[in-house]
Amino acid sequence: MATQGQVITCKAAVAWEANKPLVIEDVQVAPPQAGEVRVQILYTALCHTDAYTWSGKDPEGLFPCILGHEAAGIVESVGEGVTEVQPGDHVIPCYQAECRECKFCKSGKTNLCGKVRAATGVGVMMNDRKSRFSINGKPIYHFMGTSTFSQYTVVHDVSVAKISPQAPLEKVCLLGCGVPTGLGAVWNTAKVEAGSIVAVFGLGTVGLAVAEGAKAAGASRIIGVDIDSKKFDVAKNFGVTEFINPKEYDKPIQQVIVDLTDGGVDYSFECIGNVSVMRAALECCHKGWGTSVIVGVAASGQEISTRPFQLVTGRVWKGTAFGGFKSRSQVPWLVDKYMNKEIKVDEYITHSLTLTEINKAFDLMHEGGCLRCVLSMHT
Ligand SMILES: NC(=O)C1=CN([C@@H]2O[C@H](COP(=O)(O)OP(=O)(O)OC[C@H]3O[C@@H](n4cnc5c(N)ncnc54)[C@H](O)[C@@H]3O)[C@@H](O)[C@H]2O)C=CC1
Ligand SMILES: N[C@@H](CCC(=O)N[C@@H](CSC=O)C(=O)NCC(=O)O)C(=O)O
Ligand SMILES: [Zn+2]
Ligand SMILES: [Zn+2]
Repeated sequence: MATQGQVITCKAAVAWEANKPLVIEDVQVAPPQAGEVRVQILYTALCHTDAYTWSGKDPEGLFPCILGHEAAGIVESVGEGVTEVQPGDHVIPCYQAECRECKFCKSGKTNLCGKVRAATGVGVMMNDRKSRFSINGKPIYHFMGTSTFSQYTVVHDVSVAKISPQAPLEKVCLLGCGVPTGLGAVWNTAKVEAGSIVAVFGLGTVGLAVAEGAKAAGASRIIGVDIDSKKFDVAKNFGVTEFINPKEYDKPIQQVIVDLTDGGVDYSFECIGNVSVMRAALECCHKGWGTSVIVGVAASGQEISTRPFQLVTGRVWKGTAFGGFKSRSQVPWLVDKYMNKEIKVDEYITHSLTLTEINKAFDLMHEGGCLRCVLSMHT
């Protein structure tokens, strides 16, 4: 039955309140308006940023909402003026938009895009500043412009990447966030050179993707830092050459790393979201040139600090969003790289569940053995 132009009622996991279990509800999804695309989500993974917003610590967190931002699906219908995708196209929703027209997109200096960010930050669509999701007339907020914990979602046309129809959606859904973020932090933000010494703080999916990117860039040493020693076995498969558990040392971890590396690392990456670790990651960098990239997302109210002397003496502090990748242009390229076996994706998927099991999937995230859990949305 044709659904174009109709309201679709489907299943979605609704976060009614911070920290309360998600509830699978029948949600009404309105048709896409001008410049919008309605997507049937087939697979979505969970990222720690979903857990972060759900926890209530995200200053932009709004409830009730539909979380989720690492997914893949098929275009169901498009609104007026949408030319770059059509029904049937295989797509990855992109929380980092790319309009190619705004000041940010045209700058050539950043992958951030200003076109829809103001609307996505307050859980609505640009066109009428309203939500396309409702339950019996009550609006439910969007999240990150993606809301992939729903069988159908509506996104802005600047927030959707058309990908190869040959790509397995149950795998490439991961290319919507964590894996590109880690790879891009190394390739685009830090621009790690061959022979560099790299430290990665936090060996979850994002940190392991940093290690994978650093290995591909020819790093000579990749030091993995995690408080869970069980992470090292798996981390070796992603390129980590040495492992440090800060709990096993009396000295500050930055001092341990400086001592092990003749003065510090060339590049470090914080992939946890812990502001004390961000400081350690900066301070373990080599005087004169060491660069530290903040990848982790820290809670509302948290602030970073260090002695300015650390920067005066040549260390550089940077951050990255979606690894600096331009989403619509480069996600299809990442999908092709995966298809050509040039980047890993399958190796990050440790669990597969269904939408109805989403609360169990969130529980799994807190277990050391879980990297990414992929939910099948229609079984
Ligand atoms: N900037 C961006 O565009 C993006 C940022 N993120 C953020 O990146 C961070 C990492 O995400 P995931 O890899 O999915 O998380 P994760 O929770 O799977 O990995 C974090 C790792 O850090 C370790 N850890 C925790 N506390 C530690 C400490 N004090 N010292 C050393 N290790 C510690 C944990 O054992 C775990 O292995 C999160 O904050 C997430 O919100 C995620 C995607 C995109
Ligand atoms: N609302 C959050 C923002 C957290 C954040 O920094 N998000 C990252 C992506 S994290 C993905 O898993 C990002 O891309 N930031 C840039 C942006 O424009 O949001 C907060 O305020 O903490
Ligand atoms: Zn994410
Ligand atoms: Zn733009």
